[in-house]
Amino acid sequence: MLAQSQREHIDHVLAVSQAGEPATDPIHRSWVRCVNDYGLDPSRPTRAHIVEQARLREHQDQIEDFLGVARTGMEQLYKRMAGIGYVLLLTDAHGIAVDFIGNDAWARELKHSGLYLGADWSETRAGTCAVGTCIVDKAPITCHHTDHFDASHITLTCNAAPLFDPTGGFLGVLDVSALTSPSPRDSQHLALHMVTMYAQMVEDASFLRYFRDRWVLRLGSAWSMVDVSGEIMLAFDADGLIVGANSGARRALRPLDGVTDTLIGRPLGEVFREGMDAIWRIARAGFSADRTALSTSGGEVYYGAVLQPRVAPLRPAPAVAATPAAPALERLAGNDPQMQRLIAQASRLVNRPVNILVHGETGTGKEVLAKALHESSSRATKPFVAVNCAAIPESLIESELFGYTAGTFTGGRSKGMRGLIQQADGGTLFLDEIGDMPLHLQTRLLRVLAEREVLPLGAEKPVPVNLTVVAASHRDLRKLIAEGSFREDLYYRLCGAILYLPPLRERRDRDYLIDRLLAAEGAELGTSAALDPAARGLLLGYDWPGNVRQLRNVLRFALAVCDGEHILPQDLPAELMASAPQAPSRTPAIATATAAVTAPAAVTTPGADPVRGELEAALRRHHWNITAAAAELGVCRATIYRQMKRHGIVPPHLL
Ligand SMILES: Nc1ncnc2c1ncn2[C@@H]1O[C@H](COP(=O)(O)OP(=O)(O)OP(=O)(O)O)[C@@H](O)[C@H]1O
Repeated sequence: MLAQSQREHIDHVLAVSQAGEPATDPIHRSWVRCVNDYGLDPSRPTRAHIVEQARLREHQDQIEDFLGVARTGMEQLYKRMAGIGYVLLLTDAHGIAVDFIGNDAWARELKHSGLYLGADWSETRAGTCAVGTCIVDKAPITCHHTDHFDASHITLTCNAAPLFDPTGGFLGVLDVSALTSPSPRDSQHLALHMVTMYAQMVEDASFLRYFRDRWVLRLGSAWSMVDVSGEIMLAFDADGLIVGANSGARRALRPLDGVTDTLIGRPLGEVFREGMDAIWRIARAGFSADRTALSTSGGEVYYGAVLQPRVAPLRPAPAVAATPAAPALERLAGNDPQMQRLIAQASRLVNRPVNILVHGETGTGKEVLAKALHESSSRATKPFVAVNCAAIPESLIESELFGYTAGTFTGGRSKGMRGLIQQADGGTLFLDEIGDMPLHLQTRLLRVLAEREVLPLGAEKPVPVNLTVVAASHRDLRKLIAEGSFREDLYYRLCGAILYLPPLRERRDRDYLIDRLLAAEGAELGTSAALDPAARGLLLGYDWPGNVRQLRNVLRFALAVCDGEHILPQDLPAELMASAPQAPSRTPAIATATAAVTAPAAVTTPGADPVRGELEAALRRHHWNITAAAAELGVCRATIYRQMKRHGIVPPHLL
């Protein structure tokens, strides 16, 4: 027996769908489809259809890799929505609910209404509904009360957002629904926003996992937010070709040229005016350390951060077993007493079953040292897995590190995933920024170190692992222990040995490092240039707050702006020269060099020259985006570069 409200709804649906006018509203368009294309009859309400267990399993199997990732996001979303009466559905591309989180207390009502595992919410079967219509339109949608086609659903409110796989294929729908809700449609505004946001998060988590062995450029319009929410993500290979683009990237960066609508396979450097060099510079500068802005041909400006491939490529096995004079370690330094001591210590630790803690200021080469330890060891052919604890979102770090087992998610459907700890089995796990690891995970990590076994999420039995852990921090872990944010017992487990990397300003092998890095950068840029003695003097006399990383950036910049044969003092950042007169003459060589470089053009006093002032102001206004500054000043980019060089102006990210 139909209620009055249902009868009125049926009349309204019939009137709209038979009006013969083209419907613009997505809900009305769907009503027309239901009647005309699928032959559904609104006057015959149909109960929700739940598919059989065996069929449900088939649907789950199709996307089982995705279910685990999605589940993590669903659980977080549920925590936020459960209190206000919502349940969550994850459907596949056919509209079958392959995962579900709801309140067991209402299980009967939920099942009856189709808000349940196995429900079929395809438009062809259920009529207009959030899931089914979202599948057709591939866009977020609210289907509130009488928006539903079928009169048996008009008490429900549902909000759905589409999910795409890492290569852009349509995967399914994330949906939040409630059995009852206030009548104004506006009441669903926040729910729609939440489900859209979490769909994006789930997609992005799946993207990062899928492309874990690739470089990933994350872009956002706010520099300070890029680390936590890169709206746009592009995965690329070592040749700079795009291999993956998330939904944000597909929306924002297309069409590129009107010829092709796909980003995949295109050189990443072509997408941004600044080219590939700028992106490698961001990658080298480390996570969010670089403020280089990237601009598209459409004039959009973004800030970027580059995630490195998580698993370093395997190196060929060394021809001879590691010896105390391990070459990879030896190459780290020249004739510096502190570094020589460190290398001797490190060589003794190679192949010893101790965990190592590396301390050093940012950019001193902590990861480089960890890799060298690995490559010098008998584990060199096994994986070296680097994890930046500060870079992985807290919500993902547990499953990323520890993995999860088959059956953890959705009634045992997932195949499970080996976490990074297991992936490092037999090799080295490098835990960078260990001071940023959440406390509860420190406890779990302690168990791994103490028992040499890992317990994946959902597992009953731990899995044995054999690995060496090298942890690093530029923060004072003892201070963190005193503040209560770092476990003392974990600290002692990690520091089987502590290696202190000296800051570059204290190293006496700067000469050696300059030559090595110049050769390496030159090889990468396909160029070579000799370092003028005066320029070398400036490099030797500088304080290097950014350590080896900064030195590397400065050399790269110099190689790019020099005449191709010689690097002269004026090819170096102004700051190096500005510091020269005050720099104490550490060695006679530096004093000579300093005296030799009163290069007038390059040592101009900031502000004294109106051209320099105008140029610098324009660059600052455009956050050091050369293209934008060139456009404002009405000159070409090459002119800007020439003027910067002439006036010794260097972007802050290269300092
Ligand atoms: N001994 C070295 N030889 C050549 N390059 C080095 C050396 N040490 C550091 N580098 C370079 O300096 C940069 C920073 O190195 P690395 O990332 O290891 O430093 P870090 O101290 O771990 O940095 P962070 O504090 O950001 O974690 C990299 O580009 C690396 O290649």
